[in-house]
Amino acid sequence: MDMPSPDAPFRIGTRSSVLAMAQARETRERLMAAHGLPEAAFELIPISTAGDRIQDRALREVGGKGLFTKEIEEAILLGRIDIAVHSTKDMPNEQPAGLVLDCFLPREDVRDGFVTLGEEGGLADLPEGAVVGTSSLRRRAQVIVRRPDLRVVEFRGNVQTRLRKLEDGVAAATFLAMAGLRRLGHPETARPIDPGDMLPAVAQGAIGIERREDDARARALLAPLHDRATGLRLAAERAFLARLDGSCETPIAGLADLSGDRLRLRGEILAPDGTAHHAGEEEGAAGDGPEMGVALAERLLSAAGPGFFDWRG
Ligand SMILES: NCc1[nH]cc(CCC(=O)O)c1CC(=O)O
Repeated sequence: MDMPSPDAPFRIGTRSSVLAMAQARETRERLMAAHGLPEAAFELIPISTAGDRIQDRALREVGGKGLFTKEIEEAILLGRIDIAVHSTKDMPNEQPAGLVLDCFLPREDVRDGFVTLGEEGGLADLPEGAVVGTSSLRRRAQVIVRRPDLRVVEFRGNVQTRLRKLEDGVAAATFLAMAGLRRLGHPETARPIDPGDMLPAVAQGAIGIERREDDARARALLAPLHDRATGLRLAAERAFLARLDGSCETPIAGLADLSGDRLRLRGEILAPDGTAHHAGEEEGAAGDGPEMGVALAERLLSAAGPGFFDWRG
């Protein structure tokens, strides 16, 4: 194999946000360690996506998940970058022809975090009628299920922007993924929420690396980075999401845990206005994640009945 070198570095594509860059640096460090190569053998290539440029509207109004990936996937297909580092939870369920997403780094904290400038430890402590900010349909619906009296407002932007909105009194509390805060070095910003209280998004906390299917060198370089346990958990979660045809319009939560060779998959689907929700779980062998994901999705779909997803745009 042609090893990357400072003269011909292996090109790692990433979004340019602070969190995305941190994830790309983590990937580079793992590649350096796995192959005994210097930092200069890898080049980080930030790519601005439509999703990064559109700051003024709710993302789902302009096109959903693919907005953060289209330019990056084009760059891989054109050979301008060798691999792309992603937050797997922001990825569409299927990759474009010619690309594969099959390398997952060891998963970070999967939990959501509760963020407030006050003393409240969680949702239950907020006063009647308080305002909560979030741009996530899932978190919005989960909040209303638990606290129908709260008002939820749209909250976009990076961590700093969201904290400023709390300071400005736009909302009393918000949520951030613990994984992002840990990777940025600020886990104390939020109080972790038990997944039993608020089930996270499918693939939350998991960095996924995409490459060209026929790129044998990228496949070989990435092979030692893949975390088997994370892969098994995501196989269950992503099969669950795929069977539900999860789009950005559908509030869906899902989390698989691996204990020895047993996999436990929990899932939840919600009405966007929090007026209905259905949750369940499946248990099985570690390798049966895809079947478990489909089985759980079908069970929740039949519990919800026809029409549950009819608000989908
Ligand atoms: N949708 C935005 C997004 N995509 C990935 C993360 C955090 C890192 C992760 O969950 O892997 C976040 C921020 C958040 O949800 O608070």
